[in-house]
This record gives sequence, structure tokens and C-alpha cells, in this order.
Amino acid sequence: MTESSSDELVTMLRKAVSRTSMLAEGNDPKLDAVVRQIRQAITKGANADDIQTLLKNAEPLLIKSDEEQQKRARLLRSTLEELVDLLDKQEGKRVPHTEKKKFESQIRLHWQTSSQWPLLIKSFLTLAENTLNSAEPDQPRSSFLSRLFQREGDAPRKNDHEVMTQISHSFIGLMNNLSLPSLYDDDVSDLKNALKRNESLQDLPELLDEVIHLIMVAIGKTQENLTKYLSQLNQQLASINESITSSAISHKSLSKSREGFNSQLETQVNDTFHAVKHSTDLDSLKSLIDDRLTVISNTMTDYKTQMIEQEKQASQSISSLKNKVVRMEKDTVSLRSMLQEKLAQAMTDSLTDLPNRTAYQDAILPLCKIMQKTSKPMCLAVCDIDHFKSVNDTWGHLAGDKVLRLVPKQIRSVLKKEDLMFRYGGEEFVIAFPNMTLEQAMARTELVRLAVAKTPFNVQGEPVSISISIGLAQLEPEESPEALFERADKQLYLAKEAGRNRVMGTK
Ligand SMILES: Nc1nc2c(ncn2[C@@H]2O[C@H](COP(=O)(O)OP(=O)(O)OP(=O)(O)O)[C@@H](O)[C@H]2O)c(=O)[nH]1
Repeated sequence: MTESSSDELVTMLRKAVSRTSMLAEGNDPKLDAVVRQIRQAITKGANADDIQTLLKNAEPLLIKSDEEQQKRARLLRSTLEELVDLLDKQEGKRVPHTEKKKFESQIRLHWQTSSQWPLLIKSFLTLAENTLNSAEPDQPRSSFLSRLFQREGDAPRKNDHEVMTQISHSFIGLMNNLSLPSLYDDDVSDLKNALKRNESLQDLPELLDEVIHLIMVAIGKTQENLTKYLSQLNQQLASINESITSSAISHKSLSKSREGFNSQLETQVNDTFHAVKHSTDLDSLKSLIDDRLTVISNTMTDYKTQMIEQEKQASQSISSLKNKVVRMEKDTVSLRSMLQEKLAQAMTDSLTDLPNRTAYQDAILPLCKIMQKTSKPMCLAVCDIDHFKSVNDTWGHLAGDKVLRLVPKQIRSVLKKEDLMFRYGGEEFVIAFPNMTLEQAMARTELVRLAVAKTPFNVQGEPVSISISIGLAQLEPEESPEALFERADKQLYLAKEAGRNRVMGTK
């Protein structure tokens, strides 16, 4: 790996760890604290040893969170298996064989992957529908809902009723094992009550959608990825450290033996010199020189043997270092693609799938600069859902989340592909309109406002009117993104003051 590509990798690692660690927050307070330390250390440019110590501290917490995840996964698997058994025991109904086998293999393949749980729950729902919809041989076929889930006034069919109760209870059992932030307490209890009351498959899909949503909140989609990611990062750092340490040791020992040999040789040459100086006759001089030469020759042989041995070791360590570098080059490629995936995740808001505030902050400065440099107009709109708190208060947080997912879809429906929308935070969305004057942006945002106002949002079966207020500002030649946002936000405030459900703008 070249120095510049390793620098690049380190920079990417830093950036990615900082951002990825933000995603982990909120799952476990202790893990949050360690992850925050890692982020700070990396941002400050701490060395590999320090970061490794911090990663080691994170390990037991990650293991704990992994164990909890495993427990939840096992519970999901056994619940789904029991539910399949339950369907099997239905009198007069037949679980479609191929679908059942397919579902069982899906469970086997995916029970440990939390991102696949919604898919498993949905597949179960389909299997249940198809089973309960299967006609008894001597009964005429009729529509699924009318036949299975009693028409109004019909007495519930005992088996269907029982099976619904058991399905609902199984999912209540799953819900009891989710550890959710207390913010969701009311939603969990509402959902459990709704599941308890539920007697028809008709309402089950919607209820299961909410179960799925809460499961996703509880497991935190990123938790499992983060665990894998941190452990891979740990291995990379350990391998870099090991290589550097072993090459430093072998370098040290080589220079030590060279120094030892030099001083030994020097002593022997000096001794010989003195002995020759003080020798009186030719015979004793000859035998003295013979002796000394033997000693010097032995020393040289020893040194040569030592050198050969050390060269062998050095060449072994060089080839192992080379292998490591090759392996790291390979790992870098997969790490790089994983990092890119992480970066994309870190830039996306998980509720709405829109680019988030971090993405906005990365994009807005270059966008403003290019518009200013090319003297093109640009506008920024800050949109805020009106009285959103009362949606949460009246219908619950889950309903609020649903509205938060639907509103941007309505907004998107009237935007052009060059308009850039972000979820800025809470119930606030920001739209950048490149190449647009204030007049043009006023017209486009008026369409946005109308698209939301005229949509009857369906919350728990009832239509609810939702509106948004929008503040708009046009970018000035030398203006910073922060100043532009502030001016648009001020217009939003004025729109709220003037009665909401309106657009206000300024040049
Ligand atoms: N369900 C849900 N609610 C959120 C989320 N983020 C923020 N909120 C809620 O959004 C509400 C924002 O309320 P406020 O800022 O007081 O204002 P508002 O009720 O929208 O009224 P105005 O802006 O004055 O029209 C708060 O109740 C927050 O709890 C979220 O991700 N999901």
C-alpha cells in the first residue's frame, strides 16, 4: 500500500468512524459513552494503540448488545415456528405445502438478520392468509374476507377466532421483549391492546406494520452493522500494529549484533597490537599471531552464522509483512465499499429515507459556492409541519412517525429532480432550489404547500388534515449558507405568526 493511499484510508476511517458512531447512539447509554470517546479520539488523531484500547472497552458492551439481539432473534424464530404449527393444526384448512417449506427455509436463513425480520413477519402474514383462505373440500369458494373473517352480524367461526387470538398473543409476546425508549410506552400499550382486541385478519396487516416498525426502532437498524464494522476495524488496527512492532524488533536486533561484532573485533585487534608490540622473539610472536588469528576467525565465523540466521529471519519477516500488506490491500477494497455503504447510511434519515442534516451540511456549502461563482440564482425553503405536536399528542408517536413519512412523499410529488430535499430535523424539511429566482421558487413552494394541504392523511382509519408552513429566501452574492438558512427560517417564523399553512419569502 502506498503512503498516500494509506493516508487516504486513515482519513476515511476517521471520517467513517465519526459518522458511524453517531448512528449507534441511543441504543445503550454505556455504549454511547464509549462510542463517543472513540469518536473524539479519532477526530483528535489519536494513535492506533489508544484507539485499540478504546475499542477493547467497547467490546464487552457490543457483546452484551449482541447477546440481547440473539435473544430477540431466537424468540422471533420460535414464535414464527409456533405460528406455523398453529396454522398446521387448523381444522379444515390446509397450509400450502410449497409456501410452508419456503417460509421455513426463509426462517432458517434469516432469523439472525434483524433487517430481514419485517420480511419474515410479512411472509408469515401471507402464509396465514393463504392457509385460512384455503377452502375445505366440500365448501364452495368465496371471497377471502367474507368467508374467513365474518361479515358483520355473523357469529365468528370458532377456529378462525381462536387462531387470530393466538396470532395476536404471539405478537404481544414479541412486543413484551422489545426494549424501547420510554417515548414509545403509550404506543406499545396501544398496540398491545389493539392486538388483544383484534379478531380479524383484515386488521392484522396494519397492526403488524406497526409491530415491524417498533421492532426496527428497538433493534436500531445500524446496531448489527456497527458491531461487525467495529470488530473489523479492530482487526485491521491490530494487524498494522503487529507488523510495525515485529519489523522494529528485527531492525533493533540487527543493529545490536553489528555493534557487538564491531566492538569485539576492535578489542581483539587492540589486544593483538599490544601483544605484538611487547613480544620478544619470532617464535612466540608467530604462535601469538596464530592464536589471535584463530580467535578473530572464530569471531568472524560466529558473526557470519549469526548474520545468516538473522537475514533468514528478516527475510521471513519481510515476506510475512508483504503477505500482510497484500491481505490489507484486499481488505481495503472491501472495507472501502463497506465504508461507502456506511457513509450513505450515515447521510440518510432512517424514518423518511431522505438525506439528513449531515448530508445537508455537506452539500449546501459547495452548492452555494458554485451558484455564486456562476452568478446563478438559488433559493432555500425551510418547511415545517403545522401543529405537529398535537398529531403526536392526539394520535400517538407512531401516527406522528407515519405522518412524517407521508408528508415528504407528498412534497416530492411536486418537486423536480434537480430540487434537493433534506430532513433537517424533527418535523422540519429543507429544500434547495438551484437555478431558481425567488418568484419561481415561490410558485414551486406554493404547489408544495397545496400538495400537503389537500391530502387527506389517514391516521388510524380517520382522515386528518395536515398543513405545512414554508419560509423562503434567495441566496445573495456573498452570503454564507448559515445566513441564507437564517433568513429563510425567519420567513418561516413569519408564516407561522401569520396563521400557518402559507409560504413567505424574501430576496
Ligand atoms: N412522532 C415524531 N415526533 C417528532 C419527531 N421529531 C420531533 N417530533 C415532535 O414534533 C413536535 C414539534 O412540535 P413543536 O416544535 O412544538 O411545534 P408544532 O406542534 O409542530 O407547532 P408549530 O410548529 O408551532 O406549528 C414535538 O412534539 C416533537 O416531539 C419524530 O421523529 N417523530
